[in-house]
Amino acid sequence: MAETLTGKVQVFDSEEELAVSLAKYTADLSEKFCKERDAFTVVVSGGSLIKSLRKLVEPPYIDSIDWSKWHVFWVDERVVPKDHPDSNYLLAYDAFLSKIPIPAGHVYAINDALSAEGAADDYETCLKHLVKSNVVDISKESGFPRFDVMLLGMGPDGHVASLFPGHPLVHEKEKWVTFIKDSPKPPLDRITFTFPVINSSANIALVVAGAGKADVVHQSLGDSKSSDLLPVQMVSPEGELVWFLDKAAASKL
Ligand SMILES: O=C(O)[C@H](O)[C@@H](O)[C@H](O)[C@H](O)COP(=O)(O)O
Repeated sequence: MAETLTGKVQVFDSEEELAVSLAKYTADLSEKFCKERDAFTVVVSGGSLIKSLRKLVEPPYIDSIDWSKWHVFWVDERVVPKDHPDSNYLLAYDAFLSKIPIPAGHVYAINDALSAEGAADDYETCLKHLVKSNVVDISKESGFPRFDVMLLGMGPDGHVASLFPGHPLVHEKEKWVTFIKDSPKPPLDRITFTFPVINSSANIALVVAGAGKADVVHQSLGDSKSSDLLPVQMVSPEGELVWFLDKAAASKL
């Protein structure tokens, strides 16, 4: 494992091996935080990340993890009904949440009856309640919520969450959750955590697989540094950052 300024970088021979390691990483953190805080706050993205979590819902982890202590959040969500094929909730429900004994009240989907702006405000209010009740930790350094782990994918343009290159939202400094109505990746309307929240995390895994991401992985981690930072290069948590790459995504490093 290489350790750089941009975190630990792990490269796996295949996406299958990446998925095995990602399951162990998540299960180990679950054990640690359940012991320390009696809760484990997990933030997921949409996209291919969800498929890469498949080993968590297989033995041994399906039986060994204390799912009753899990609290699941979305780093970004498309503003569509929860049963719409574009919904990140539906993606995670079908592949993951429907297979684990997590209390329904610990799954924090957006309110899909609201506009993008309303849904972002509503999600932020929900997070504020959870901070008050100590389910979600708060960062003493930043004053923003500090999630135990964020499991994030990255787009081929270097976006993370719904924070896209060149979009003003990447510079949001006050809000916890905000909205976008002109997302370059469809659908247009989304809500997203902001960088202050992302970067207050105790742990972040950036999970990137496939040759289609090799150029942007090279741009993010390789020697060539352009002056305009990609959103993925702005991921810099208070805690630990670990990259999970397969060989194809790392092929240009
Ligand atoms: O709702 C979304 O679109 C996602 O949360 C988004 O941030 C995703 O993680 C990246 O676009 C990577 O997606 P892929 O892994 O499918 O390329």
